[in-house]
Amino acid sequence: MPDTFLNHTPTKKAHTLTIVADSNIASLSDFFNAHNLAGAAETVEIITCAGREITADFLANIQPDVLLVRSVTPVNETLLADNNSVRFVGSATIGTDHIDQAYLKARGIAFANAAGCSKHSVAQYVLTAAFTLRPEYWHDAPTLGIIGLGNIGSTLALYAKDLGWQVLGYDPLLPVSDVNNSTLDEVLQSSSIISLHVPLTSAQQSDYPTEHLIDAEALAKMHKDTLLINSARGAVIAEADLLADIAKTERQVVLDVFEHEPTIAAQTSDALSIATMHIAGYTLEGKLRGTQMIYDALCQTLGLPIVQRIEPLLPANPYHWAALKDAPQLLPEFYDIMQDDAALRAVVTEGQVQGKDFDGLRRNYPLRREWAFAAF
Ligand SMILES: NC(=O)C1=CN([C@@H]2O[C@H](COP(=O)(O)OP(=O)(O)OC[C@H]3O[C@@H](n4cnc5c(N)ncnc54)[C@H](O)[C@@H]3O)[C@@H](O)[C@H]2O)C=CC1
Ligand SMILES: O=C(O)C(=O)[C@H](O)COP(=O)(O)O
Repeated sequence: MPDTFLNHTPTKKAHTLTIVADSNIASLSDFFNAHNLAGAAETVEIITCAGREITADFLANIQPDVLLVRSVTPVNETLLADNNSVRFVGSATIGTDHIDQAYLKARGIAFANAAGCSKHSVAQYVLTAAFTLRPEYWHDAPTLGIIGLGNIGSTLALYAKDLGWQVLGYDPLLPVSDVNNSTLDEVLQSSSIISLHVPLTSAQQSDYPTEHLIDAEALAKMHKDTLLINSARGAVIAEADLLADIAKTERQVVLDVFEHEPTIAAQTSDALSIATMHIAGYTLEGKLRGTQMIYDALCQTLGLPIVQRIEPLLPANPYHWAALKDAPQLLPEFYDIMQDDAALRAVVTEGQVQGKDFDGLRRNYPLRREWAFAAF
């Protein structure tokens, strides 16, 4: 166990590993506990709280060695400038736009996220939204445009190919392939469904920034009947431009993520065909894999064996992709996305979804099961 990892201070018991963690991390105590981390320190202390309550003052009081977060905790200089205890940050999420990785690297703080953990969950969310709005797609194969062909986009392409759909894919940071086969304009102009699977990046972060990638100009290139689905990050779409587009075209739009999250204006949710509370990745499998991946990374950092796996934590899974393809009428039993849509619309008060209510829906969300799938 590298001595440099534990931060010994006069007020802290020697050889104590202190962890601050977002209480929304699934099965936290099954992975992060004194037994599993015994080799790291005589005592393992785990303090949990809501992700939005993890502040610089909170950390100053606790002086943790390890910080485990999800997407709602910005980890940056504001959070850590006055902290000298944190040595490892784990985010049980795919997206890392809430993490200043360059700052962590400059501070010598190890970082790990959960790349790909919920790729099938999000792909299945997209298919559910499309089939719920357009069940004809079970027998009339559409052209699916995918913007971003990483873990989720490429997984969605596998499902689409399995369904016999045509895929138009655009990803300027990957080599041309049978799926990465189009320009952005071709995807925008020739797709009957467009699904966004890009990180949220600014012009300072990428040569191909995604912030407001879908703006008035991009929307004008889409046929008015093109279904647009965003389960990436809200700000990939310019929300004001989207509302103007919907008012003009009556486009069907599905949003799981919102530019001003966790607040959502009723004017926005009212304009959408499906609105859900950032839960596309919220399956038991997706969240457990997220926890597993940051646990594995911390064990590697601490030089510990990995002794906890997700398999013992997963009940039998009755949902199989092959069964759904054979009986599409079962879709609402696999995932009734309109229940999530109704739950979100039910908490609109005073002309908006309040942040605390958005967070409450996510904290109490009954995790779906990810549909089992034979290797594609
Ligand atoms: N709604 C939800 O519950 C969830 C949302 N997400 C979001 O989905 C995003 C994508 O997830 P993954 O596919 O796993 O990430 P990934 O990092 O595996 O793939 C992202 C892909 O986007 C591409 N890309 C970057 N800039 C682009 C641009 N301007 N145009 C087209 N492609 C571009 C990259 O080259 C990369 O291949 C995450 O960054 C996260 O923000 C992820 C999980 C759950
Ligand atoms: O993994 C990601 O990226 C996501 O968008 C997750 O769904 C974020 O979930 P929370 O961290 O906001 O619970």
